[in-house]
This record gives sequence, structure tokens and C-alpha cells, in this order.
Amino acid sequence: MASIADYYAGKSVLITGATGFMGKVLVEKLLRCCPGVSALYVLVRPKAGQSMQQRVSDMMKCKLFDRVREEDPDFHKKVVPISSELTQPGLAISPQDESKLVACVNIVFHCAATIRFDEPLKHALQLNVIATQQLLSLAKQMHNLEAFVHISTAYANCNRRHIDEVIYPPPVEPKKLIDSLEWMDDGMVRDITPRLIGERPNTYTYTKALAECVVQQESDKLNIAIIRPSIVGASWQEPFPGWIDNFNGPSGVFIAAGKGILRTMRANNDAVADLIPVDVVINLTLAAGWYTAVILYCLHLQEYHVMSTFKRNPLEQAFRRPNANITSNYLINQYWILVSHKFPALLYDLYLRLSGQKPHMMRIFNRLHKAISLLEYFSSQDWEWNSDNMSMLMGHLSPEDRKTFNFDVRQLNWPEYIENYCIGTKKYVLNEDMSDIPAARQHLRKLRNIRYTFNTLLLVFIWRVFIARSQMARNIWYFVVSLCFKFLSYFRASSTLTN
Ligand SMILES: CCCCCCCCCCCCCCCCCCCC(=O)SCCNC(=O)CCNC(=O)[C@H](O)C(C)(C)COP(=O)(O)OP(=O)(O)OC[C@H]1O[C@@H](n2cnc3c(N)ncnc32)[C@H](O)[C@@H]1OP(=O)(O)O
Ligand SMILES: NC(=O)C1=CN([C@@H]2O[C@H](COP(=O)(O)OP(=O)(O)OC[C@H]3O[C@@H](n4cnc5c(N)ncnc54)[C@H](OP(=O)(O)O)[C@@H]3O)[C@@H](O)[C@H]2O)C=CC1
Repeated sequence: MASIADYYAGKSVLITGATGFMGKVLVEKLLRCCPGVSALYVLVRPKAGQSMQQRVSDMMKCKLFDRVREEDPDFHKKVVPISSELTQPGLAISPQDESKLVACVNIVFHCAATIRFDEPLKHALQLNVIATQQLLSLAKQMHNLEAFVHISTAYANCNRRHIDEVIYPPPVEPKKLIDSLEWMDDGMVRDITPRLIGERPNTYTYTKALAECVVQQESDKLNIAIIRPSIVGASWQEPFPGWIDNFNGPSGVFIAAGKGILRTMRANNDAVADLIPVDVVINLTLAAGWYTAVILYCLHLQEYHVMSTFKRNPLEQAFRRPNANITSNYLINQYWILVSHKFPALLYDLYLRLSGQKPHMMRIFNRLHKAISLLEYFSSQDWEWNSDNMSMLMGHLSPEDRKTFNFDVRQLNWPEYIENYCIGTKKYVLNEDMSDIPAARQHLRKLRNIRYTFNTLLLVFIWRVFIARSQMARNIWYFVVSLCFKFLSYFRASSTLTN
């Protein structure tokens, strides 16, 4: 059997979502480890005033591509941007581009999606389901297509506790839903969304389940693989440890905790953190097949390693010292939100107001609470995924491919991975310089002193108020003071005697 790199040699690959987190890693890995690949056609839309060519060229300048740039300075020549807006009819691909794709593409990787948890249903359906349908129609016209790899999510069926490597019946026939939503206005769709998504927590997991069903409906005419990654995090090894470029999933939680903003979070301490490094997912994707991951590394341990890393490698200008705690108790969490989030935010905003600046801390906390509450569903429970297909696939790889396209997470050292992940958020998401760590540590010491001073003043104030109002408190106070005084006199007397 040909090795994976040999298989891709001479092939033309079509990628959607290439500018996204996982798409970028896929493009990089293909260019670096499959140097014989003929062309990567990437479907990209213009965005934020930038043309698609400009976006792709900027993407390839980023640090992620440093290694491949060193190995092959001309690597960018293989990447061919194709203008496409996936929410438009025919994916808004020009007839010329369409003919080119139909004539030469051999493998399609469909990564594009909206991964927002609060996406209105109509838009999530448009991008995650209808665009998938349209891409499949295009794929069916391709003369030399060998594989269509669809990236789904392990949580597409999160309404079930045990998830097998099968496509479950959809919550509703996708075509019927598409037809119904077409005539409804946004308000109507918003009203019926909770009824439609049922036990699923958001429109994202719901539409990803529908997309799987759409892919399955075409599976008799195409060679199809569906990959279901769990929570995708920073890279483990490739192209270097800790690469990450977004706030999604755990990354935002880690950053908020490192900045000392997030102090409490409702989650099940013993729940398994189904985190999987992005390079592992991409290796598995390239090795093609089904995938689900179950990694026994609980949230409680993650909390410990995140906090310890950020204490040793602090983020710049932290709001407070990193000290976040996970609790499964609703009331305890609410208490800490009040005391450790809202109260300090209120005080800080008051300080900003008094010093003539615009208050913003409460706004930051409100956004944080919204983001955290959207993650709560996933951080409070456990799932069990069958991963027989992954084991089967591993058994088919040659020893060389097992190294180059490694997806054996049993070799992963979790504390080291989390440390690199946190440092990655500092370096690549927040663009902070590692040489500023001494200043950041100094800042944490300053925050600690402020906290001690504040706590002491608060204690004295409470005590004063208490003493002024209660005879009993006064008696206790006099008793404690006189006891201290007696001890002092005793020690002074005994030290005079020994001298
Ligand atoms: C307590 C100590 C640590 C202990 C460790 C415990 C770890 C527990 C981790 C548990 C996490 C569980 C995660 C489960 C996820 C499972 C999901 C399944 C996986 C998937 O299939 S897909 C990937 C998941 N998708 C997401 O994560 C997307 C979630 N995000 C959203 O839906 C929206 O961004 C959100 C949160 C609704 C916010 O929307 P909005 O207010 O409109 O803001 P924007 O998205 O436009 O962003 C504006 C601005 O803010 C930045 N941003 C976004 N999110 C965060 C964040 N969490 N923290 C900080 N900043 C954030 C964003 O980059 C934008 O910045 P700009 O500079 O571009 O303006
Ligand atoms: N990240 C995770 O934890 C997980 C992700 N997944 C799945 O992996 C895939 C990739 O996710 P990820 O890389 O994290 O997502 P990102 O949000 O980082 O990337 C999404 C990609 O889709 C593109 N896209 C979105 N809307 C359109 C549109 N209308 N037209 C053209 N392109 C569009 C984006 O392009 P643009 O740059 O123009 O916005 C971007 O390239 C998704 O299918 C997701 O469901 C599954 C499990 C976990």
C-alpha cells in the first residue's frame, strides 16, 4: 500500500474553511508532509475589506507556516484561492472556477462551518447544512473525485450519552426544515428554535447533526468519510507545540483565568475533558477515516495545570492573580460570581469613573458570563464515544506513517501539553512577548499587595462597625486584646529571667 504522502502526490485537493483554525493546520501539514501534492484549491470569501487573495497571502505569512517556508520557500505557489461565499447559491463560484474544480479535484476536505453557539438557526442551517448540500452536488460532478472528507463534531449527537460510529436518524428531515424555514421571518424562527433543537444545547450541534445526515444521503454515490473531533485545542507537536489562534472552547477559559478575570466556573470537576490537539485531528483527517476521542484527563487536573502555568508564566496586565476554581454547585458558583467577579468589576469601574476614564470591566464580565454559560453544557457532563474505526485505521498505517501522521494520543503528556497550550495562548493569541514575563510577575506581586492591603482594610472596617454595634463583640475584642497583652508580658518577664 502507498504511504500517505505518496497517496497525495500528484493530487489536487479542495479545502473549504482553509482560513479557519483547523483549515490552516490542514493546509500547512499537507504542504509540509506531502510535498508531492499538486495543488490546494481553497474556497475563500473576501472579508473585512480584504480580497480573498490578500487573505490567503496574509494567512501564509503567519508563524504557523514558518517551518514549511523554511523547507520550501515556494510552497505558496501550490495554494490556489478560489472566490466563494458558501451561503450563496452555487457557493458563488464563477463558472470558470467551477469547470476547473470539476476537471481536476481528487479529494475534498469540507471544514467550513459556523461554530458559534449563539448563531441564529437560519444562518447556521444555511452554512452548516445547505452549503454542505451544495458542495456535495459540486463534488458529484467532479470527474476524478476519490474522497470527500466532511468535518463534523463529536457533539453532533450530544443528546445521547453513548455515541457510536454511526449516523443517527436526524432530529428532522433536513429538506423539510429547509423548506419550512424559507418562508418564516427571523422572529418566527427564533421563537420555534428551542422546540426544534430539543435536547441539544445550541443551533451549532443541531445543524451539524443535520449536515451528517445530508452527507449520508449522498454516500452511495461518493467515497465519504466523516471526522468527529471533540474539543479541538492547541497543537501538541506540529508544526510546533502550543499553536493556537482563537478564543474558542477552552482557550477563552484559559485566557480569562490567566488574566485573573475568571475566578469561578460551574463544571463537573470529575468530568473528562475531551480535549484533542489540532495536529492530531489533522493527522487523522489526512489519514482519512472516522474519529472520536476519549481522553481520561479530568477538568479538575486541567484547572490545576492551567493555574500553575499562568502563575509561572503570567499574562500581561492581569486584572487579578490567576486563581480560578471549578465548582459543580450552582449556589456556590453564584456566590463567587458576586464576590469575585461582579464586586471587583464594580469597584474597578468606580475607580475608572472617578479617574475620568470610561468604565468597561462590567461589560467584559457580562460577555465572559455569556461565553461561560454557553460552554457549561459541555463542561458539566460526560460522553462515551466508540473509537473502533480510529484503532482500525491506526492498524493499517506503516511505522513511518504512524510517526508522520501521528494520532495516537496515548503518547501525549497532558501536563506538558496544557503548559504549552497556555503559553501558546499568550504568544499566539494575545501576541505577548515572553521577555516581558519578569514585568508580568512584578505586576502579579503588586496585585497581591493590593489584595492584602484591601483585605486588611476591609477587616478593620467590618470589625469597627461590628464593635460599635455589639456589646458582645466589644467584650470579645477586649478579651482577645488583654490575652495578647498578658502573653506579651509573660514572654517579656520570662526572657528577662533567663537573661
Ligand atoms: C477555570 C480554570 C480553567 C479550568 C479548565 C477548564 C476548562 C474547561 C473547558 C471546558 C470548555 C468546554 C468547551 C466545550 C466546547 C465544545 C464544543 C464542541 C466543539 C465544537 O464542535 S466547535 C468549537 C466550539 N465553538 C466555540 O467554542 C465557539 C463559542 N463562541 C461563541 O459562540 C461566541 O464567540 C460567543 C461566546 C457567543 C461570544 O459571542 P460575541 O459576544 O458575539 O463575541 P464574538 O464571538 O463576536 O467575539 C468578540 C471578540 O471577543 C473575543 N472572544 C470570543 N470568545 C471569547 C472568550 N471566550 N473569551 C475572551 N474573548 C473572546 C473574540 O475573539 C472577538 O475578539 P475581536 O478582537 O475579534 O473582536
Ligand atoms: N474548533 C473546534 O473545537 C471544533 C471544530 N469542529 C469542526 O471543525 C471545522 C472547522 O472548525 P474551526 O476551524 O475551529 O472553525 P473556524 O471558525 O476557525 O473556521 C471556520 C471556517 O469556515 C469559513 N467560513 C465560514 N463562513 C463562511 C462562508 N459563508 N463562506 C465561506 N467560508 C466560510 C471561515 O472563513 P472566514 O475566515 O472567511 O470566516 C473559516 O475559514 C468545523 O466544521 C467545525 O464544526 C469540530 C469539533 C471541534
